Amino acid sequence: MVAALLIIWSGVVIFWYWYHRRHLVKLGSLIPGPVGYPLIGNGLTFWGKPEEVFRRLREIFTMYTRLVAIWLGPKLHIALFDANDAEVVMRSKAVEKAEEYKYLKPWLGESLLISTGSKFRLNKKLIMPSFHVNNLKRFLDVFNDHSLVLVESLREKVGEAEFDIQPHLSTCTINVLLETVMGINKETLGDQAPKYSQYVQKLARLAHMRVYKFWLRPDIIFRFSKIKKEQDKYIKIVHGLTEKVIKERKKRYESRIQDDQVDEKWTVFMDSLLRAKDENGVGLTDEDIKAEVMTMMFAGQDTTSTTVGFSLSLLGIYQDIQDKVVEELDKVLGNSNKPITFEDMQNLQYLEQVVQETLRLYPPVPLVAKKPVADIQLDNYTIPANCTVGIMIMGIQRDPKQFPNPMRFNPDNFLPEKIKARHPYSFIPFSAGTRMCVGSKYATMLIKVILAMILRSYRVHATRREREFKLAGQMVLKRCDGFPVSLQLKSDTTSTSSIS
Ligand code: HEM
Repeated sequence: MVAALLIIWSGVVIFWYWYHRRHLVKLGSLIPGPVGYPLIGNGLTFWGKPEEVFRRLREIFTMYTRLVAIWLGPKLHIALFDANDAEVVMRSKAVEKAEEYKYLKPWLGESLLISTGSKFRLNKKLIMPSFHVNNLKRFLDVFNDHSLVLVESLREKVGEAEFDIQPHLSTCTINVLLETVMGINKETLGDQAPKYSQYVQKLARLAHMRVYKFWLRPDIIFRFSKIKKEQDKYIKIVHGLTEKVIKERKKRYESRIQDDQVDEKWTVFMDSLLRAKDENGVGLTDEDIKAEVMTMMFAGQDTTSTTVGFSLSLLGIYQDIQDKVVEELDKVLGNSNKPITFEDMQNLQYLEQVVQETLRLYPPVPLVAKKPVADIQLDNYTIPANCTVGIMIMGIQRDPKQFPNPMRFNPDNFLPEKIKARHPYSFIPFSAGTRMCVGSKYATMLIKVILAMILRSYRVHATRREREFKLAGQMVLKRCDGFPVSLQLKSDTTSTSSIS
């Protein structure tokens, strides 16, 4: 009797499962993609080290130029490589953030990056003013100061063989973020700063692992895994530190309100968040502020430092392009060591093109993931509701239809007339639409200041060509081989060139 009931119950569950998925399976099977195995689908593709997974995925992606369906166990993922299709999906009202973002929740809470619906809309409205350009201008002093420290720290490397510049860049960006987001400087945090940065990177790696080790996706399995234990350990440290800073900052903020001393100049992101109120006087809770602060620390760190790393590697290879950057720097900044002003930034147009071209070829966020809540019609295909759609930023930005000779590093791709002639979704390193990166201006300014400060002092060389870059796509696109460069003092290069 029990056996019969079990069989019937199993039959009902299987029927229910098949019935609810039949639409998704049918539409998914009409989209081209590699053949998978029963139960695991194309899961084996995701087996191994991140750089191997990335290489395998890139091999698959080169075979399907417009879109490809990949099954990770029972879950359908559709990768899009076409700017038109990306626009249709990203502008659709029937699209939410993909479910995979929820794996970041224990760490980042209900922050902008993860939340949806009214929570997202309210928080975005309260947070956006902090990223206004007038606010960002005030951060230029911090950008300059930390870039100068970076330039000094690199002095000992001058004349040496190639070294990995990434740790130096990471220290610089984490210190800038700690100061501009939380208002704490290196002295306050002591040796905790590099550790904080390491914990953030570890948490990002663990969350990413849970995405592609698909068997860890169900909470019931994840709860007992080693990854969960490790995650809890780092979350405790990062949350603890952030909570402590919020408490102190809030106390200071409230006492300044009492003394009527809250002036605009004093603002770091955390202060803007403490101050933010909607028209009914409702502000962000401490939990909201913690979530947003941790998100900025995560979203801003590796993205900016790897962009600087890729730019330096490329300029190290293409000396003629470096010459043009240096020429512009000399013209705009002269021979002085003065800090870079907002006006200077506006005049460093070629440097901006170099940054954009770097972001095109090596976008730090190589894809963003969406979940359609209803079917979305592309011209020949239908994207079924409830799958995960990957907008493949890196693939889209290397599309030869949009960028002739797409693998060539060519900052002239960003001359105004070239930009005008292209599809608006052909260059989307900061995503697009309502979920576009709030930190794009901040990031561009910071990257430009760091690059300008380095290139004002040093000539950069790099021997490893692009085909030798060992790319790995975790949460952020990385080079497993680091960013090896060698440096020569600019004064030495001037005398060398005048001798020759
Ligand atoms: C080169 C540097 C950066 C790049 C390429 C970049 C790229 C992106 C991308 C592609 C997204 C969309 C993510 C998604 O939908 O999954 C995003 C979102 C976000 N980024 Fe950035 N980012 C950068 C720097 C920063 C910085 C410096 C900050 C803050 C200080 C920041 C804060 C955020 C936040 C809060 C979101 C969520 C926005 C929302 O959903 O409304 N980012 N970023």
